[in-house]
Amino acid sequence: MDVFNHEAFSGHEQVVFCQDETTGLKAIIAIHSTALGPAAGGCRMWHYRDNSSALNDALRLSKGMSYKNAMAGLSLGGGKAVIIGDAKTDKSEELFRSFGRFVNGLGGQYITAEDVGISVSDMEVVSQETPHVAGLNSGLAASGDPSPFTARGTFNGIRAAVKHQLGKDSVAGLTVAVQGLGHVGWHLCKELHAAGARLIVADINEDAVRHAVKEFGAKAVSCDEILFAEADVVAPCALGAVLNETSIPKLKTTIIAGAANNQLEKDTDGMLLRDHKILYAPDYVINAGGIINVAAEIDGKYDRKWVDQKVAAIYDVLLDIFKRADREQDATSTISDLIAQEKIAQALQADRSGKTESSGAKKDIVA
Ligand SMILES: NC(=O)c1ccc[n+]([C@@H]2O[C@H](COP(=O)([O-])OP(=O)(O)OC[C@H]3O[C@@H](n4cnc5c(N)ncnc54)[C@H](O)[C@@H]3O)[C@@H](O)[C@H]2O)c1
Repeated sequence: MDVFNHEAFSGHEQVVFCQDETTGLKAIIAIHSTALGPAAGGCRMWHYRDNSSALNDALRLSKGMSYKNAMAGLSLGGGKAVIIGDAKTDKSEELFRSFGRFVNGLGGQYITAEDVGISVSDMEVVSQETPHVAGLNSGLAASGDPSPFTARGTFNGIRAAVKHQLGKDSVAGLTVAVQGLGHVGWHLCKELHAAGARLIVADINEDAVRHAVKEFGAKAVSCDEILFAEADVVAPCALGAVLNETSIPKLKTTIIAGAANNQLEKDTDGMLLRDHKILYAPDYVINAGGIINVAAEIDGKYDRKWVDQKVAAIYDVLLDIFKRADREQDATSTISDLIAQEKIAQALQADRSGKTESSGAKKDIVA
């Protein structure tokens, strides 16, 4: 495994390989960038095929966090941790305490939280060893479940896409197809229904579908049909890689705007969407509501008003991306990457030329 020549290593500041033979901990902490502030991103526990897959996941996800945090206007960099192991059988208090000591050893350069396979209670254990943890249920600034904030941001993003693509100020009377009625999808349906949108829904969980039909008058379709529904907007809120060479030509909508992470199977799928005249709201921009809420917790003085303003700003950030993509005839996903890279590069330059008091400025997370 050649880390320095690994294609996903590009731009990373630091990668920490953590091993504790006593507790069985094997983890990788990838810090992509601290230019904008301490690297924040969740910790995932997964039974990886091999160590190389674990490294690849950590590197890809940490870069994604840098871009997401930059676009949300947070004073946070990007990082991610992966614990190699089976979340069903390999968890122990000692293992998470050991992970907490590694996080603590980074002196606040990396702030961890829950991700796939990790629960709030696991993070409560980690927090016994380090203060550099977010997403807790208790404590002075605990921010609780981020999903309603992710859903609100996604709703704002849908409004921006509707404004840009259809010239409408409201979703009232429009049809939105929501794929996945989990934590985010459900709250999103609630917002859309309250705003007068008609809903088409699908989920592998039949109870959730029945509930949405009853609660929101939604039309239920099969999981195979939802992406290709006749709808003004399709909102993927379940799986990644749903947009690819096979699915894109079959889409009947002109707007894709949903919360799922990593919706594009390949980077080139962004341009394929543009070629098909489909407006795509880049996933890490539209789904930033949750990290915005977590950022308020990291700051140590949870301020709901600040959170609401930042989540509302997702509307304007997306409109700017859509307009620049049209001007430059490029994919919205590419434009978003470019803006994030510009923000990170500017912060790095300011840091190097001594324009920021690095440690002090980085502590002011919600500046
Ligand atoms: N929770 C957050 O705050 C947050 C923040 C940013 C991004 N996201 C992303 O948003 C997406 C949804 O997150 P969540 O927290 O709601 O997850 P969740 O697990 O609560 O919900 C996912 C839902 O998708 C359904 N599903 C799975 N496969 C499906 C399929 N083939 N067709 C239709 N439905 C299917 C599941 O049954 C479940 O109800 C994920 O991609 C997640 O990474 C979530």
